[in-house]
Amino acid sequence: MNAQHRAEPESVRDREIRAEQSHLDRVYRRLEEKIHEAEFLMDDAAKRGQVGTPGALAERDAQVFRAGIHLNRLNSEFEDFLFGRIDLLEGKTGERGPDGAYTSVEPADGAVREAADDGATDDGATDDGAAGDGAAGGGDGAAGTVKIADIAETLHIGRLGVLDADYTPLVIDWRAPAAAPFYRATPVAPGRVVRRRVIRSKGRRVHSVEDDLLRPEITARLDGEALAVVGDGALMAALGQARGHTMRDIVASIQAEQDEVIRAPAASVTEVEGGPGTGKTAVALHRAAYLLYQDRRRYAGGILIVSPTPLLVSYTEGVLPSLGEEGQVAIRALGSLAEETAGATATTYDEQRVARVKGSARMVKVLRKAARGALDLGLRAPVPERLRVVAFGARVELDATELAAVRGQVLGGTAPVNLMRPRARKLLLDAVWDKSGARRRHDDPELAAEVRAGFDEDITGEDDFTAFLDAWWPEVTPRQVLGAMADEGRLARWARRVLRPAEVRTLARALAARLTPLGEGELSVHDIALLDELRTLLGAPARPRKREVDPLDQLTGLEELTTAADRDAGARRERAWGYQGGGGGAQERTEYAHVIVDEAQDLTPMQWRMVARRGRHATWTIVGDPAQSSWTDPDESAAARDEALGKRPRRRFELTVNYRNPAELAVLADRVLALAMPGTAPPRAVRSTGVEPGFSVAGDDLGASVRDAAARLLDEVEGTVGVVVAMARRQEAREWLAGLGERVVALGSLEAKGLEYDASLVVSPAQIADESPAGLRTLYVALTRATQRLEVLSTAADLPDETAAPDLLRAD
Ligand SMILES: Nc1ncnc2c1ncn2[C@@H]1O[C@H](COP(=O)(O)OP(=O)(O)OP(=O)(O)O)[C@@H](O)[C@H]1O
Repeated sequence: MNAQHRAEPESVRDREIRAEQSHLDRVYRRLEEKIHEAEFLMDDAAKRGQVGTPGALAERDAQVFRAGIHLNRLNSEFEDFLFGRIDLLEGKTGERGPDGAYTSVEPADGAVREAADDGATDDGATDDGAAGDGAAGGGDGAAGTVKIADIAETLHIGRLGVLDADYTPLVIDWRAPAAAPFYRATPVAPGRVVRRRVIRSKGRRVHSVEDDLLRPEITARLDGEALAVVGDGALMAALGQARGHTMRDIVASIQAEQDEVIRAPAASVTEVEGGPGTGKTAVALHRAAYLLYQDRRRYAGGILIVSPTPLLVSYTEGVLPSLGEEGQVAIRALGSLAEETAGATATTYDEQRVARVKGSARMVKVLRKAARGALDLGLRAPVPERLRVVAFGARVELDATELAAVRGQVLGGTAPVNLMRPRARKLLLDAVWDKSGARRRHDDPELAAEVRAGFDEDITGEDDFTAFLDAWWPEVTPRQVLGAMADEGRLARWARRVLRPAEVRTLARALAARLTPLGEGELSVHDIALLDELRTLLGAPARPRKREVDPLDQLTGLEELTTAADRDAGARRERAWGYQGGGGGAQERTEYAHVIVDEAQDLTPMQWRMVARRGRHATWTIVGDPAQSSWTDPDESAAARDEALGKRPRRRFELTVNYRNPAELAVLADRVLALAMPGTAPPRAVRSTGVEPGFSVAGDDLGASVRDAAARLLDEVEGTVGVVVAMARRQEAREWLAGLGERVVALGSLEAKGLEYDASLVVSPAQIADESPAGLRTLYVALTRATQRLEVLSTAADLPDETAAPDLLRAD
């Protein structure tokens, strides 16, 4: 920007804020008009009673009602309903899209002109030296000439679209095609965008504006005045803000490479890789909102986001409501994906060596045997050794060998075990029929069939037979099978040639430590995938299917309002069904139209199978970072992922910029990355704070040292502090921090996944790294959580040098 174009800072900034305020006022006036229209319609409908069909009137009432709710939300919930603006050059074609905006991306040939620089190209704005504020233009063209252009179109971008009475767009929905240049334009490829502005408002009041100038070489004019430029850009302002315990949406500052992922076509599989802090989780959430906008009919209520931990679920679940999509997306932790079967959400973690066995794809074979073997265990009642019935006045008996033959015949089928019960009943009756000699007595097939029908009725009518069947082919539950696997000898039989003896022992002991022989007790996160597999092997109880309602089928004249109002209706409906993220209701949906997997690198093979069952006909978005994987056998996991996705084509994206960690902290993490995944390129950190990470060595009382260090960090930052310890220490750590307040939390290293804090304290890197074969990758996660400050506390095991830097993090 040219110095001589600078304006008096207050006046430029204030003038621009005033201009945006008047636009926002206009938007709210328009919304109020719509609500008055809605109220009038409601009144009118009530007065006129029988005009139109009753159904149409009821529908109109419903829409009017929804419009009312919508305005309430606009007033109360959205902090920055209107958050962006782009000023555009004239486009190549004169075509307009459905939202009233011109569609062309490239400027018209004559949009930028060359003119003699006679000093009259600016409005006499004066240079006052204020950083960042001023007017655009005055380029670096040849001496004596400047490039000038007129702004042909100004678009305001917001959370929802609003059209004026004459159908000119007052606000464009951030997901509409016309809003894409707001996110995509860069100084290298600006397209038609001259200035991008982020507007910050609260309620109905505009507080500030931040501009990025994308074509600084042009002297641009808007309504005959030089285009003003305020601030140093919105991204840095957003990144520097203190963090709370919940994630914010990034709708005002989505970057171009992120936007490409968000707007990628829904079809098949979209895979996104990127290092820590590159916005993978943010992008995944915004993509869900985008898909809903694109195809509400298909996706309303039908998007599942799978998250590794309940902590990450509660951290992220506010983002979609802030984007106006409350209740349309189910966000579930891996431990609560099978709530119906498990009866609860699992939050307990197994030791790594136990998790490795439970998560392995080899468990499928073990579970298959266990599901069938459990029939023989007499879980509810002893398994009868003989069947005695009275047929044609005589006693008929099947002995143990004959019963075993029937059982073998039934199990020859592939149906789930519980669903084989009717077949078991049928083959038992066949066996009794044969044994009774009746088959030989009736040559005439028609007569034989009739006699047989009567025979079946007689036998199955006997209480004894029903009692026998209940005991001999009991309905087995997934929990019972899991409980049965806690017996080491039995498990060894079921796992023969699949698990090693040491693995059998590890698994049996871990199960026995928590579960009764009937499977009652607390489940671990990894047990959930086993239960889900068992439910498939045993057979799921029949459930009613949900009928989808498409809100957009009901549109009439309230087009730009009903979209969000319908979301409200949808949210209420979803709540009634118990779909709302995090919690979970009895009517859990089991198949989704789109499945988004966050932190995909961490799914075990068994978890991939569990997730795949929920997206058999779905399209997918998968985000992750192999360098942060805590799973020990990446190849096995990759194979399970390939199996889950089948032959669907894959579209791959990479995110390369780290928006979370300042460069000073990223350098340290990159050293661990080089050890954990040699050759992997780290993401580029965009910020620098000038504050280096701190190192210290714990005294004899580790707890006191942790507490002191955490207290220091609490003084240094405004927002949150995360203290990351090895999993084995997480309970202790909570006690160490007791009483320090809500801004600080203690986390086991695996729980830190995806979260972020203003400051983080990493306790004993060596202990974290030694906890599992994937420990270095887990340490990499721990070191990449902070947005401002990072402190590393070493113990003797860390071999700290004289600067207190632990061996693992030294530069050499
Ligand atoms: N375009 C953006 N504008 C503003 N903030 C952003 C942007 N992109 C990412 N961020 C912020 O950067 C931080 C990291 O984002 P996010 O948690 O989505 O990264 P991630 O790739 O999922 O990280 P990890 O791999 O560590 O889980 C968040 O605070 C997010 O809001």
